[in-house]
Amino acid sequence: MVRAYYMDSSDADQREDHRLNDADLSLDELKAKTGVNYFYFEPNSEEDMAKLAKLKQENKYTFEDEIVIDENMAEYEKKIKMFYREHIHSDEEIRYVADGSGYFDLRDKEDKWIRVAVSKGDLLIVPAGIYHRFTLDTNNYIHARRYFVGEPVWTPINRPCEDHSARIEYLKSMAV
Ligand SMILES: CSCCC(=O)/C(O)=C/O
Ligand SMILES: [Fe+2]
Repeated sequence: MVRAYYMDSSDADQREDHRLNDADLSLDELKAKTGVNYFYFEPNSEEDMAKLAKLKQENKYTFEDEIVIDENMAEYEKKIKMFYREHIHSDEEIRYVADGSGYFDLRDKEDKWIRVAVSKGDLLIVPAGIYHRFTLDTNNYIHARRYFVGEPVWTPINRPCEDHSARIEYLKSMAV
């Protein structure tokens, strides 16, 4: 089950938890501060898998693929660096954790990092235009499904990109 909290500013290994304090953010707080939507679908539950299929249909997720990130991944070091570089996407980033765990870091309205610890069964919908990054945690393994509306576009657009239309629209939607 997901946990979200503010990050410390230590330079220690990105895979550590980097928790600033004991306070967890509620899902409503996470949504208000970032625009991120969260769902949980138990992978071993037929009922939950049917609910996930319904969400995919309703949201028109017509393309899906899978990614496994661990030390055996091709170009592992390069990919780990790429995912952890702060970026946006021109489309929503929709990720369902089929197995393993990791951290999605999201900038709040005040540009502070919120760390979202995801594990098996968590589904995140990260809005287009929000500055974010991803890292494995100390378990060094995640297996995620990536969903897209139409053609997949997963190219990161690195910060700074304030003039990008997705960034402008995101800031408008958050009324910053
Ligand atoms: C766990 S999915 C890999 C990370 C990714 O696709 C991305 O864009 C992170 O921001
Ligand atoms: Fe991303």
